[in-house]
Amino acid sequence: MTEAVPAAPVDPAPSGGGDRDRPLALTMGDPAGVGPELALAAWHAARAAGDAPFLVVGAAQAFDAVPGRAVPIVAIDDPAKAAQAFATGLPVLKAADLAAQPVPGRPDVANAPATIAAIDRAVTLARAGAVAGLVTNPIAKHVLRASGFAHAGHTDYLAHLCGRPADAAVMMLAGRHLRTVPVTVHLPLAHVPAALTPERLTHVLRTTHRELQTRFGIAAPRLAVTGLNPHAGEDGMLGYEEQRVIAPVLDRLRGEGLDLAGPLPADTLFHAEARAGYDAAVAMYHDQALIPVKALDFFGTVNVTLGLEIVRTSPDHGTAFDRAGTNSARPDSLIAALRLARAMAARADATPVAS
Ligand SMILES: NC(=O)c1ccc[n+]([C@@H]2O[C@H](COP(=O)([O-])OP(=O)(O)OC[C@H]3O[C@@H](n4cnc5c(N)ncnc54)[C@H](O)[C@@H]3O)[C@@H](O)[C@H]2O)c1
Ligand SMILES: N[C@H](C(=O)O)[C@H](O)COP(=O)(O)O
Repeated sequence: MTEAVPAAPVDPAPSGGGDRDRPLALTMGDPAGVGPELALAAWHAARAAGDAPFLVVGAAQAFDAVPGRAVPIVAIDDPAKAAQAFATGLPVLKAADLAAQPVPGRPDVANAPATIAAIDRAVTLARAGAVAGLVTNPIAKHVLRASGFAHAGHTDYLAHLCGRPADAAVMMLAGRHLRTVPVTVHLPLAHVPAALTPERLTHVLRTTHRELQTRFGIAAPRLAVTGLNPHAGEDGMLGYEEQRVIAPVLDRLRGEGLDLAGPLPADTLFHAEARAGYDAAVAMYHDQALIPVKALDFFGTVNVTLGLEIVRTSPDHGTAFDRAGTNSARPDSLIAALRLARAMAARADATPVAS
């Protein structure tokens, strides 16, 4: 298959630069997923490219089951020791021990508390300014849910840990050819129309506009906004959310100076020529936003959390249990996530605030 032509290259600022003194914190993720083997691959890549160091927050046991592991795991007790440790191996700062030995591809609910503890610790470090930002390895939402975890995913959990309402955080998927932002995220499709409120849409649009400026360095962001229904409602023939919710919000925010196009039919918004006309597409539900960006660039896309004081990125893929333990998963998206987090942290506005 031919790779899509980049209509408007949206590569983030180059990696490195600024703030190399503080490492990034990479959470362990689900220890039965591809996170541990990808962390080791990312260590090799960072060493080869001269990228700034990172440390893993989690349990060293997560690496026991990675086949053919040649990289030493270096236990550290302070993020300040990560840079020196990175020269000889992968630094790991313990959050909590695993309750069960990890088996690649077979997630164990018993290890959910350690997976969550890694996120908790990394956020504490980021909020205190001890690390430059946070990169999260994938978690399996249903595994955490089975342990009693009440949150839908990292995005809303990070808001909670930052003392903000769950919906303060906004998800962006940033690929090399496209950035998209879903207004509603992890909820059944049948619940989307009710969740699509003027307040939610307003928050997502304002946050996206502001953080394209502050975190991505785009002075005058152009946003394209989809409709919810086929053909953006076709003048009410195929649905009313465009007329009742989306268009009035866009009109109001245009009055605040936001550059907004829409509501636009989603099916014609993602080809190369259309993408040249905007910096991010704001879409109404999860798959409307995530399918185009992952289809165009599954291995280069990064999940970014907007709306919080900390920098957080993540690969765009999940735990890939079907490949865990085979070393066949590509580390590209994790490497891109580390580089984008570094670039975002280097921007003055992204400086973490003390908790
Ligand atoms: N950031 C996150 O924590 C995050 C993101 C997405 C999904 N998830 C979770 O992951 C679990 C599995 O989700 P899924 O199966 O829908 O998506 P997935 O991304 O884990 O896997 C989808 C397909 O892509 C392949 N794939 C994934 N990553 C790859 C890589 N790096 N290299 C090569 N191939 C790769 C897998 O082998 C699989 O065939 C779910 O529980 C979901 O909640 C977590
Ligand atoms: N919908 C996201 C994706 O597919 O990339 C994902 O599930 C991650 O969600 P959190 O970042 O909230 O864990």
